[in-house]
Amino acid sequence: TGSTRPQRLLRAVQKNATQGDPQSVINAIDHFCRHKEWAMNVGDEKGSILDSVVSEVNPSTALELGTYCGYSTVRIARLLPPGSQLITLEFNPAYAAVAKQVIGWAGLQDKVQLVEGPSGDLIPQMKDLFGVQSFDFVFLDHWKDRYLPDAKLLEECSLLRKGSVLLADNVICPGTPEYLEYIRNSPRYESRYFKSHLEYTKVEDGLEKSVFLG
Ligand SMILES: O=C(NC/C=C/[C@H]1O[C@@H](n2ccc(=O)cc2)[C@H](O)[C@@H]1O)c1cc([N+](=O)[O-])cc(O)c1O
Ligand SMILES: [Mg+2]
Repeated sequence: TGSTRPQRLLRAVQKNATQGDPQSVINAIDHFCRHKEWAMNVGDEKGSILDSVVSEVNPSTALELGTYCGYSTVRIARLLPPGSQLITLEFNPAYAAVAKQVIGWAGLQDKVQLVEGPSGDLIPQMKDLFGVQSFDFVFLDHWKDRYLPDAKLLEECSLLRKGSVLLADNVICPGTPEYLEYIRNSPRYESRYFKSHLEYTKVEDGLEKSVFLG
């Protein structure tokens, strides 16, 4: 029984990145995925867009749906102001185990709460589990057919406030048509598409940024 791709990605981080240096962790993963094995991280090109939106929002409370190996978790957490928290939801225990170590290697464990389980069950528990009133920023990068139900669930649980920003990965590839249709036509959101490319490829993809209007 050999290693898994996430385990090989983690080994590349431990070999090539400096502990406590988030940028070196990001660079190590991007190098591994570009030159060794592709993996479904948001990547460097879309990652720069993610960085600019996170910096603009400067969130006190942030939520990530879909941790995977923790690449975007590190990208987001490294930009958070002191005292702020990123909660990241991961369904697969093996992925969560790798992500925990990647986040730890970057030295960002104090800013991140990694929670294992399905988003549909966990989102309604955010207030009770973490005393969250609302999220300033949400990054959607999990199962593409969960983007829409989870956006609606965030609304229903009053976890969004006027000005909360949703940023969705992969709205072109693999695509999230139902989510796009809803969010672009809802009077409760102001949306904008950031054209880019699927991580580590020349295929078109992009991020949809949607501001909740309350
Ligand atoms: O399929 C994609 N992403 C699905 C991600 C799913 C992740 O979200 C977690 N989760 C966490 C909580 C849940 O409730 C459910 C799943 C899963 O355990 C997994 O870690 C994808 C695919 C491509 N692609 O090119 O094919 C490119 C991308 O950038 C992608 O994001
Ligand atoms: Mg993605």
